[in-house]
Amino acid sequence: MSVSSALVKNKKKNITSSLEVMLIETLLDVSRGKRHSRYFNQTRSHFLFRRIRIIALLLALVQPAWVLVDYLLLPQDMLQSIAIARAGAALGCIALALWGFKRYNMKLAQLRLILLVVILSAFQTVSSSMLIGHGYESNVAGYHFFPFMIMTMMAVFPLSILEAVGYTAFILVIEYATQLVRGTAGSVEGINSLWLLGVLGLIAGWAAVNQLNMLLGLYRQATRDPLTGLANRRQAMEQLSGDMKLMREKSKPLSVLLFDLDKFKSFNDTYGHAAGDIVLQRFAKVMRKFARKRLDLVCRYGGEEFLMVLPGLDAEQAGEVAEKIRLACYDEQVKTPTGERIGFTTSIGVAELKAEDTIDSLLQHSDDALYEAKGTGRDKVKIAD
Ligand SMILES: Nc1nc2c(ncn2[C@@H]2O[C@H](COP(=O)(O)OP(=O)(O)OP(=O)(O)O)[C@@H](O)[C@H]2O)c(=O)[nH]1
Repeated sequence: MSVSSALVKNKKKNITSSLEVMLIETLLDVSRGKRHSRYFNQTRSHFLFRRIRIIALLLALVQPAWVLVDYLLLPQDMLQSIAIARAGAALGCIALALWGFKRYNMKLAQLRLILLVVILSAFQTVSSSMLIGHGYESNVAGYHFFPFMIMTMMAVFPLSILEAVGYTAFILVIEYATQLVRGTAGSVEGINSLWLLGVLGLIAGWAAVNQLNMLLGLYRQATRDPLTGLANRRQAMEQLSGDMKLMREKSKPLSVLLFDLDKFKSFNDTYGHAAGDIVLQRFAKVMRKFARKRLDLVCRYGGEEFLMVLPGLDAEQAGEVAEKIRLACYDEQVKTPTGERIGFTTSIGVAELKAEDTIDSLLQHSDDALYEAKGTGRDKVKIAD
């Protein structure tokens, strides 16, 4: 094989393997919420909260109109009891829409979704048993369509695969229970309904998982630095503000580390901008290694400056983390595009949140400490007074 065809083959292999990695990563990202950062969870919970609220309000609003439709289609002796059931469902939806407590909490967002499905399923079960109790088929006036509507609703929410499967299974169980009451379980009609609901669950679930994937993609684009993959400055400021509030509420400390790579200008001048970029990426990797998963925030603050937020750590503990990162840089050597192997160092300023601090003053203190580290020879950790 010629050298050029070997190179092409190797390139194709690399592209295929990076596509495979991307695909696996995407699949893992959407399979369950455990992999998501708590900041993304906050965004998704608020998203879920708003959609649940809107759907609950819409459903509450259509109930009076639906009573009119019932009037045209249902037998007279059923109208009052079904209208009462509708009023119950509408009240449940209104209560859910008005419940604005902790909108950024993922567990509560999931509970809200469960409650919405439970309210609608309860109405479906109650109305079906009323109709059957009065000797009517539940498919009169389209009541048979109700579980299909609840299943389709899933497509509106950004859900993980696990959540979508749970949602589908729940609706199928309710449908099966209703069929047991109706006496159609196991019949051709009953199996057909379950099958159609299952297929619809697959399509709506696919749409829900796609929504999650899109939301994740947009979230990452808006909040990450493209070169290093770390949080960008805007995102960091938002998260720092949230963390400061949370730590103050819990009476726990919070510290920040501000990093600046040493002599980076001359590094760029000597080895080129591309080599500088490789160093920035490698340094981001070192920072990530020392960050506590799903707890610490690691951000590219701008240029060759980086920021790390350590909730729950005081200045002394944060200083130890900073020292570990400083030392870890000694073990790192990057290969420049021209083949040279070179190392890098960083200076670090540490500041702990004080009672009177704002974001700006906290960052100013870490910047002062960093300035001192630079002024006293670089490759140092300094803790703000
Ligand atoms: N390669 C690369 N360089 C960058 C990037 N962003 C900022 N820089 C460079 O980082 C350098 C920062 O240099 P200075 O602020 O003068 O500081 P320094 O040379 O690191 O010196 P000290 O901070 O005093 O140790 C500049 O030359 C910028 O061009 C980037 O994304 N990639």
